[in-house]
Amino acid sequence: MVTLQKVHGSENSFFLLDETQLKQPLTTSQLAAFTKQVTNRQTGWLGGADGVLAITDAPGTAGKMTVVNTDGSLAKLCGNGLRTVARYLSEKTGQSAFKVHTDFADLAVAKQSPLASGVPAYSVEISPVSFAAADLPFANLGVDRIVDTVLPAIHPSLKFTAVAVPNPHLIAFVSKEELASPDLERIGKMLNAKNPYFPEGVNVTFAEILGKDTLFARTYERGVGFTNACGTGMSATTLAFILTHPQEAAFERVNTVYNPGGMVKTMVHHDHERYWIELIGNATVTATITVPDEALESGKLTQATFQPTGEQAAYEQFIDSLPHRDLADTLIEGA
Ligand SMILES: N[C@@H](CCC[C@H](N)C(=O)O)C(=O)O
Repeated sequence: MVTLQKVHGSENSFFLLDETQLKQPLTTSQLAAFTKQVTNRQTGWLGGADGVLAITDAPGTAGKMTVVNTDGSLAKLCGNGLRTVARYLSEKTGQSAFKVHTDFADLAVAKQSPLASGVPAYSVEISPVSFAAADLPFANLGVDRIVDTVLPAIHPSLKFTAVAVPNPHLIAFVSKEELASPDLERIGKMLNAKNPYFPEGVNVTFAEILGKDTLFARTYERGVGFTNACGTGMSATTLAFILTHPQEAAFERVNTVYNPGGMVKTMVHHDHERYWIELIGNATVTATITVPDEALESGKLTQATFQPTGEQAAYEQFIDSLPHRDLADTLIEGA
């Protein structure tokens, strides 16, 4: 039998599969097929999810994280997911600070004080960061770097910043009205279908500046669609906030980023030529799932059994106490 978890960070939800339990890891196509099946919002497990986080062994680190979007595509990183992987590996290995291997870097993670009673929290490193067109990648926009730039091909007046952390993000600071307008979905769908600008797709975030060091962010994700929160998106947005609004944000200062699924803290570090972002937030396990090993390979996933953990009640109590819930409630996606 294999045991999986249903987890979330700011209600950005995933199934976490520790492949070290299997005789051999799933192939990339088996993992994509498994992900499409279990994350489906109508027919998947427990109301589906925003992706799958697969863990395998990686020498010199506590493990490797692979992120699979609901459409079966692989993501370069997932910030909310990494916090839940950090919690899983911390509980598995007994360590409270260690590194997790990803395809682009070994990332530092650490256990933090709970956000509230029953709401465990972890910090994760988001890096490497690049503004280079080739790293996002983008083309045919008439610029080789996008920082606070109007892109008429995408929107007539919004100013965008594009940054890879290392997954690609396109960010605009907007009004409350614009945050809830159809523009985010229109731009997200356009840039994640076949298009000449972001040929590999891009995560698109609209953020409202609520005050000094404080944002509300909403993301349309590459390979998924709207999610309740995107950890790398909120990290990239904080960096864009500092670069474009230096009177309201700064390096080495804690930011609060509210989102439809809750809240995270971010801090952007700038040492020498390198930016990296610290993302701190909840790592919640809502259920465990048990399934025969062979069902994962054969796709006969109806044989799974589910056991709720009871953690979600504490999380909901925590977010009910947060400010800006009226706005969040209008933007929530299925979790
Ligand atoms: N939700 C994630 C990002 C997941 C990957 C993204 N959809 C992509 O393909 O880049 C996060 O919390 O960072």
